[in-house]
Amino acid sequence: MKRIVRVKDVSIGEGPPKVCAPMVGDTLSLLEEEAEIINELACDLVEWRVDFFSGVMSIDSVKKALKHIRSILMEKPLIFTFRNKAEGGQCEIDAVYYQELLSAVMQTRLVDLVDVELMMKDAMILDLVTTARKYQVSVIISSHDFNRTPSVEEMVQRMLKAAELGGDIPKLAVMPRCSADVLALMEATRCVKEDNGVGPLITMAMGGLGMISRLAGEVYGSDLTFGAAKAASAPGQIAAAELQQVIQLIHQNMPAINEQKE
Ligand SMILES: O=C1C[C@@](O)(C(=O)O)C[C@@H](O)[C@@H]1O
Repeated sequence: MKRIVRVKDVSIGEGPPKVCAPMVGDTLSLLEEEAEIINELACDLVEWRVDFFSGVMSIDSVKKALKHIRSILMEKPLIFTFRNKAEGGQCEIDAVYYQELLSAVMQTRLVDLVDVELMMKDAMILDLVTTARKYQVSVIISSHDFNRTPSVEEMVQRMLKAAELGGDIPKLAVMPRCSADVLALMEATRCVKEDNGVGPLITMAMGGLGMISRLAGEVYGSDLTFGAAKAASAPGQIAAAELQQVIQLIHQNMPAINEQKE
């Protein structure tokens, strides 16, 4: 049976991969501008990359900004992400503050999904998952490699561990150095989805070489992809509007594969 994660009226894991536009403004006024732009875009979800925000060290400032963002975005599902520097983010915070920040944001009930990094201690991830369940927030458990592509086995293990820890959606982003790396990311995704029955999943090979993975998720098992609105949040992201067109083109031309899967 297909597993689907529903956030507001968006079903992740059903139909074509969903397009998520990241917000990367460092001030409240830039974030408001980005939210207005995103409202007009053909994207399904929005991610607030709070590590770009200058007020990130104050939970009150984060909550205040979140209220503004939510009032502009209204019904678009929102992912809340603090990406640590070690995983490709803008800054580093300690584990205690990381947990406090994510918990406080979930308690506002203004976010639909929260991104938790797999590199955190298992006990903290389990606590955050418990908080998420309490406030009906879905959990993405993510792992990033900005320098290389691990072996297929390691990528599979990371995604399975994310699922075991209670993540609703395991996520993996890696940096390919050759075309075999791109294929390895795709094979690991297919294996977790089809052979292990785990999903929905979000995977991508970053950079120009990996761009095909951001377009062709429906073929190999990735259910969500990131497309830039005002600015990209990672290498290889193309504009959300163009991304949406390619995704729809692929979706419309593979009914036979969709029927086989159902
Ligand atoms: O984890 C991811 C994926 C990403 O790194 C990408 O490659 O599109 C972009 C990030 O904003 C997001 O949190």
